[in-house]
Amino acid sequence: MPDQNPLFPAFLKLENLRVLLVGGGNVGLEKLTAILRSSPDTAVTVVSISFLPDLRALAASHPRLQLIERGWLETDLDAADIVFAATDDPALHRRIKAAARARRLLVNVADTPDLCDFYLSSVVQKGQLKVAISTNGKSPTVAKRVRAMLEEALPDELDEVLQQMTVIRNKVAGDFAAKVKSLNAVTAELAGGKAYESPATKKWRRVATGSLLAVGALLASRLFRRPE
Ligand SMILES: C[C@@]1(CC(=O)O)c2cc3[nH]c(cc4nc(cc5[nH]c(cc(n2)[C@H]1CCC(=O)O)[C@@](C)(CC(=O)O)[C@@H]5CCC(=O)O)C(CC(=O)O)=C4CCC(=O)O)c(CCC(=O)O)c3CC(=O)O
Ligand SMILES: NC(=O)C1=CN([C@@H]2O[C@H](COP(=O)(O)OP(=O)(O)OC[C@H]3O[C@@H](n4cnc5c(N)ncnc54)[C@H](O)[C@@H]3O)[C@@H](O)[C@H]2O)C=CC1
Repeated sequence: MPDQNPLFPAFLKLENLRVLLVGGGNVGLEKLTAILRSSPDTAVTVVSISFLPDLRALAASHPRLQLIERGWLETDLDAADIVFAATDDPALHRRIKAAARARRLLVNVADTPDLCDFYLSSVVQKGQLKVAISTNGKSPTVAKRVRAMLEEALPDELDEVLQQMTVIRNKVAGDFAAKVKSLNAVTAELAGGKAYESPATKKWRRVATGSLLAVGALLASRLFRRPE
C-alpha cells in the first residue's frame, strides 16, 4: 500500500474570515492573487514594508483589501482569523508562526511546509464547480499539470449541468433516500456513460502518464548520480 496523503480537504468561506498577509513582494502577490481569484470579497489586510505596484493595483478593485505599509507587529494578529506569511525573512516567519500558534491561528508560510498548518492547492474552476488538487507538497509542478489536464478534460457544460441539477434537486419529491435515488439516476451518464471517456482517450492518458514516469526516472537518476 503506497503512502497516503493525510491532508484533509475542505472549502473555506474565506469571505467570513479576516485574512492577514505579511509580505507584499512577488510571493505575497501570488498568495493574494490565489485568495482573491477564488474569494474576491474577502477582507484581506496586507502588512508589508514595501508593496509591488501590481499588488497596489489590486487594492483599487477590491474595497475589502487593506494595505498597511510598515513592518509586521505581533498585534496585527489581533484582527486576524487566518495568516499567510510571505516575506523574505525566515526568522520573521518563525516569529509569526510562534505568535500565531499561541493564539491558535492557522498559518501558511511561503516555501516552508514545516511551518504550514495548511497548503494552497491547484484549482480547477468551471463556474460553480471547483476542484482542488494536492500533492502534499511533493510536487507543486505536478499539481499544476494535473490542473491543466482536468481543465481540458472537464467539459464546460458541467456548470450548466450544475445549474439544472439545482432546479431538479429542489423539485424532486420523496424522502431523503428516494431523492438520492432519483438524482443518482439523472446523473448516471456523467460517471459511466458514453459521454464520459472513450477507450482511446483513456489509453492516451495512460501513455502520457507512462512517458512522464519514464522521463522522471531518467532525470532523477541523472540528478542523484554520484560524481564519478
Ligand atoms: C507545500 C506548498 C505550500 C504552499 O505554498 O501552500 C508549496 C511549497 C513549495 N512550492 C515551491 C515551488 C513551486 N510552487 C509552484 C506552484 C504552486 N505551489 C502551490 C502550492 C504549494 N507549494 C503547497 C503544496 C501544494 C501541493 O500539494 O503540491 C500551488 C499549487 C498553489 C499556490 O501556491 O497558489 C502553485 C501551483 C498553482 C497552479 O498553477 O496550479 C511552482 C511551479 C510554478 O510556479 O510554476 C514551484 C516551482 C517548481 C517546483 O518546485 O515544483 C517550493 C520550493 C521553493 C524553492 O525552490 O525555493 C515549495 C517549498 C518546498 O517544497 O519546500
Ligand atoms: N519570487 C519567487 O518566485 C520565489 C521566491 N522564493 C523565496 O520566497 C521569499 C520571498 O520572495 P519574494 O516575495 O520574491 O521576495 P520580495 O523581496 O519580493 O518580497 C518580500 C516582501 O517582504 C516584505 N518584508 C520584509 N520584511 C518585512 C517585515 N518585517 N514585515 C513586513 N513585511 C516585510 C518586503 O517589504 C517585501 O515586500 C524569498 O525568501 C525568496 O527567496 C522562493 C522561490 C521562488
